This record gives sequence, C-alpha cells and structure tokens, in this order.
Amino acid sequence: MTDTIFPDVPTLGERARAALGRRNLVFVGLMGAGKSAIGRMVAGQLGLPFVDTDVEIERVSRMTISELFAAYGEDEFRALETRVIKRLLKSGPRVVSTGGGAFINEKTRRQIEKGGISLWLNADLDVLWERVNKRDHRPLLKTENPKKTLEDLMQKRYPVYALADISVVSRDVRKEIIANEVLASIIDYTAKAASKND
Ligand SMILES: Nc1ncnc2c1ncn2[C@@H]1O[C@H](COP(=O)(O)OP(=O)(O)OP(=O)(O)O)[C@@H](O)[C@H]1O
Ligand SMILES: O=C(O)C1=C[C@@H](O)[C@@H](O)[C@H](O)C1
Ligand SMILES: [Mg+2]
Repeated sequence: MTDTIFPDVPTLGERARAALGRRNLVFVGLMGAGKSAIGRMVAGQLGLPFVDTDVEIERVSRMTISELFAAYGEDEFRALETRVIKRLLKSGPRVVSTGGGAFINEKTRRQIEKGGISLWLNADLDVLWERVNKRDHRPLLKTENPKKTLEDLMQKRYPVYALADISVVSRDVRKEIIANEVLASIIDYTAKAASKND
C-alpha cells in the first residue's frame, strides 16, 4: 500500500501573512467594535506580535486612560497616542489595535496610512451598545446618556473610518468568523491593489 501524499496547502493565516509582507495591520473603529478581541485573534493566525495602543499608553504612562483624561485632558491624551502609534508602527510588522479616536486624529491617520494597512471594524449601534454598556471605564461614555453619545460619535466618525483601506462588518457572530473574514479581506485587498499597479 502506498502512502497518500497531501500537498502542503497554506492556511488562510499563512496566505494573509504573505499578502501583508512588511506592513503592519492596523485595526480602527469605535469602542466595542472588537479591535482588541479580533486583533489579538488575527495576530495569532498571522503569527505576528499583537499590541493594543490603549494598553501600551497605559503601560508607558503608568496611568489608566481615565486617569490620563482626568489629569491632562483629551488633547494631551491624543498627543501621547500619536507618539506611541508612530513608534509602534516603525518597529513592525505587527498587528496594532488602536483606541477608538486614533484614526480620527489627522496626524495619527497619516501615520497609519504610511505604516500599514488600515482595517475598520464597522458595527451598528445596537452591537456596540450591547458590548460597551457592561463596563464603565471609557471616559468619553461617562455622560448622562451614553447610548446617545455613542450614536453621536458614530455620526461624526463613520465617514472618517470609511477612509480605511479595508472594512469588515463586526456583528453578533462568533469571533472566529470575523477573524477569518479579516484574513480573507487582507488577501483580497492586496490582490486588488497589486492588479491596479500592473
Ligand atoms: N464577534 C464578537 N462576538 C462576541 N463578543 C465580541 C465580539 N467581538 C468583540 N466582542 C466582545 O465585545 C467586547 C468589546 O470588544 P473589544 O474590547 O475588542 O472592543 P474594542 O474595539 O477594542 O473597544 P475599545 O475601543 O473600547 O478598546 C469584548 O468583551 C469582546 O470580547
Ligand atoms: O473613542 C475614543 O475616543 C476612545 C476610545 C478608547 O479606546 C480610548 O482610546 C479612549 O477612551 C478614547
Ligand atoms: Mg480595545
């Protein structure tokens, strides 16, 4: 009896990793979209290091995001966020999950455009609300009506997130499904970009 030899078929993660090359993959989107959860999972499948900019900011400042907002205000927080993201993108490739406001800041957005492929996790209000209302550590949502605040942020920010290279709809399905859609969309995006340059 002869052994059956199976050809080495690359996994979805391996194909997406090859497509990404030396670029970083940068998750953008509103609070609760799944940037941290999906970002970490995708990084595992790509075999790349993962970093969450909110966590990195808290590490370098030795303060929580809420403490930073309270002590220095949002503008100072944004300046720190820009510096941290610039440094992280320089030493990639890696998967970077950004804080919800990072891509809205023009300076940070330009850095992301230069340093990698941006991916917007686009979720509707009910999905976001269902996920964020369980915890109260997000300073921008400490308002009288946080759901309305979230809705206002969507109105303002969605046209800017839409500038990202890739969009994936983040919805109420298993995280693995979203992660696989992310990997497939990287392969698709890079193939289209390459054929445009032919
Ligand atoms: N597809 C999914 N199904 C179920 N739960 C999910 C899914 N995606 C994310 N979540 C959960 O929703 C919550 C918010 O997700 P996550 O913290 O990744 O969002 P985020 O975009 O990083 O938000 P922030 O900008 O506030 O950091 C987490 O508890 C996460 O596990
Ligand atoms: O949407 C935002 O502007 C923010 C989202 C969080 O990830 C944190 O970066 C911070 O709370 C600000
Ligand atoms: Mg996060």
